[in-house]
Amino acid sequence: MFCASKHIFGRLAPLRAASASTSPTSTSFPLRPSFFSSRSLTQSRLFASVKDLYYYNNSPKTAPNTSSADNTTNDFVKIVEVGPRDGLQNEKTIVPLDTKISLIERLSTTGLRVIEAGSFVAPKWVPQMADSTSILSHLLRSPPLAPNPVTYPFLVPNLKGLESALPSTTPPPHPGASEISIFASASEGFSLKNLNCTIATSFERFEPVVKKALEHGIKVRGYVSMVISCPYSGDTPPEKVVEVTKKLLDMGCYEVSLGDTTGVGNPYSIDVLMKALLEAGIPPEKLACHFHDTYGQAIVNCMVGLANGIRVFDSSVAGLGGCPYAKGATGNVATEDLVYFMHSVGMKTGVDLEKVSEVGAWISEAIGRKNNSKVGPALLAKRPETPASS
Ligand SMILES: CC(C)(COP(=O)([O-])OP(=O)([O-])OC[C@H]1O[C@@H](n2cnc3c(N)ncnc32)[C@H](O)[C@@H]1OP(=O)([O-])[O-])[C@@H](O)C(=O)NCCC(=O)NCCSC(=O)C[C@@](C)(O)CC(=O)[O-]
Repeated sequence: MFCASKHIFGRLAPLRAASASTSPTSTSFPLRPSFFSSRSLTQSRLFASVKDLYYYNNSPKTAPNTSSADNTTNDFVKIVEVGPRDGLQNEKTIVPLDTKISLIERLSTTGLRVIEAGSFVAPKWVPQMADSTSILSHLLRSPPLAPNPVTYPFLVPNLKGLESALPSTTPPPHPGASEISIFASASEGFSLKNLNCTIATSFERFEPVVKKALEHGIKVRGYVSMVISCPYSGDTPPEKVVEVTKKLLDMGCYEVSLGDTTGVGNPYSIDVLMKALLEAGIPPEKLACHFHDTYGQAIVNCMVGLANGIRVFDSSVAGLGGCPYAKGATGNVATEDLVYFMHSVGMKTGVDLEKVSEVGAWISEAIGRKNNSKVGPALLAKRPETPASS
């Protein structure tokens, strides 16, 4: 397994130089032809880490990969399923509330521990998320059946959004969300498009949100968008990502998810970013990877995150999604592909790959979308056909 990947990466070195001018990423974040030659130390460190993990995780001492896997060990990867929020927010046709709830309920049976369920943002900007209050009250009234405890976070941009997450006595009454996420940007251009304000103003708005949420016992996760490059502001300096990430952590976020919103990251740029964050003293336990798969690089970028000690990865079932404010950006790495990859390098996720593949097939059909997972359809196609019932 490891030898195979080393072989593939070895072959990439000459190819990268040749493809730099034609790669879709080259316009916004040029590939460095010298990466695999002059930075061979980084390359071998990366392989050493993945190889160590693989052999460590496959040694006889490790537990079988079941949904009850211990999520505190170094070989456990927590997957944050963002399909019902990031996956659906950009759908032009409003997805019926019943379909959204059914998606969350089906995902809950797969062993996932975190399922982002919606966002309390302005409906005039993101109409698809307008029914998030109904989703929250439904989840609290009728918790989905799940083999393990599941958290259902909601995105919140301001105090008005937080009101919807707090306990409510007015219809629909509910005892409040247990977790929210605030979302900042590392690029001014995207902050203005997405939040209609500068990065500095967004932090002024987040401050009271986090304070109030924590007072109510609601955990807060942070996002940083455009961590590699931005269609409005160009390449993002890693120092800016470090600065924004630190602010979110200092404010009280328990974890910060790094969004390669347009999927332009490559193993080089992601590795440089990871090193900048770690060298700035941010522990890997405080970080998560949120990689979009626009150019098909999300899995290899997740491998770079893994090798840098990250153990939390966001993904979207069937690779659903895209951001309404990032033109051309497609969905997150597909959950099915991420689970398959993680299991193949000996990591544990607690997620039942077959079940999550079924959910991917179901939601793609339900909303009339191509299933963007490679693994899901391949796995389901191998199943023996069930005889037609008489
Ligand atoms: C941030 C705002 C609200 C500012 O929006 P604004 O227009 O500047 O705010 P405003 O305070 O002037 O309010 C305008 C209207 O929105 C209402 N409003 C205001 N706030 C809320 C709220 N919370 N909930 C419901 N309604 C709200 C408010 O009441 C008012 O209503 P009106 O008087 O016109 O009828 C707006 O720009 C917005 O909602 N933007 C949507 C951002 C969004 O959802 N983006 C997608 C998610 S981020 C993402 O996908 C990236 C991520 C996280 O996945 C990571 C990655 O991949 O990089």
